[in-house]
Amino acid sequence: MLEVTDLKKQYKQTKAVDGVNLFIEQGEIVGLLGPNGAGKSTTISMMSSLIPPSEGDVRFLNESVIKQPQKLREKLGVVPQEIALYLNLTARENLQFFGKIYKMDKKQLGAKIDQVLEIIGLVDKQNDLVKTFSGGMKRRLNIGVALLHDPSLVFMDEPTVGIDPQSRNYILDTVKRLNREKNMTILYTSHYMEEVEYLCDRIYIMDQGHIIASGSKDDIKNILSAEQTFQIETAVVKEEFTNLLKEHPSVRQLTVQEKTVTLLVPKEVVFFQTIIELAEQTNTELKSVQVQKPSLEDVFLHLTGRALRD
Ligand SMILES: Nc1ncnc2c1ncn2[C@@H]1O[C@H](COP(=O)(O)OP(=O)(O)OP(=O)(O)O)[C@@H](O)[C@H]1O
Repeated sequence: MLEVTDLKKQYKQTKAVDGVNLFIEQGEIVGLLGPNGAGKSTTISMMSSLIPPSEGDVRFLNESVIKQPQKLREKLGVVPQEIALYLNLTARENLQFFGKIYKMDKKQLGAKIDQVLEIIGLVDKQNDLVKTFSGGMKRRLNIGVALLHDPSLVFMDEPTVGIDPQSRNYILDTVKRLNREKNMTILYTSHYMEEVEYLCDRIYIMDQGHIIASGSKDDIKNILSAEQTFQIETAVVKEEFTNLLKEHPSVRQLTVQEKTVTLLVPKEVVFFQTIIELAEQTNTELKSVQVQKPSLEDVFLHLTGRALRD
């Protein structure tokens, strides 16, 4: 449906996007995961033909979006990261306003707004001023605006940033529903790996302008299939303890977060006993030691040496 080849964007010294290749098939939910500043929004802006790339191409249904953006624009809905709503209008008035901008037929628009309000769960609040809305309600309305013209492809740029867990779950379920019931194709960007894990069929992981891994969730986690992750919770993390662990030839990676030490160790190594011995040697009080299945966060750490939310 959509294919991106060798896409680049340079802002003076900053290579915001540096050779991105990706594709989206009809009916998929594709995740674009990466920390702040990875280049996700810039990629989406170029894919939506909002900004021109420095190099590369975006093809929608086999036509270049850069030369011929019209076909894509008719079929595409974009949920921007920044909330773009009029606070002094009601929810319904906002949808009416954007419907007019899209030049939608007046009669059709009323029925479409009813449908959209249903999808985003704001029927009861449609006549309230947006300035009285919670962050989550504004985000839902922001999504509603992108759905007005019945797009078959939707780009959502971090649609759950800064909202309460209940609204977040509502949005995640709405995304699933749109995909399942309307066969909507969705590109979903996030820096929350658990969202992408929950929603997406295929995932691209982006960092510093590059795609550093891609594939199904299992494909990506298999990058780490040769390793196991230990999570060691201590009363106090002692430097002597972490130093001995770091020096151990089996330890591939070590991170410390508050009282928890996380280690990557080859799968074949029996490491429990070593952890206990090194803790005893350094008088470190262990609260628990757990072996974990790898998460996307672990893959990111493995590929970049940094946590996703640095
Ligand atoms: N208009 C611009 N002018 C100069 N630099 C820019 C511009 N837009 C983005 N950048 C830079 O390009 C890089 C990628 O930014 P981008 O917003 O695409 O990342 P992101 O992954 O979407 O992160 P976030 O989640 O914080 O939006 C960053 O270093 C950013 O500062």
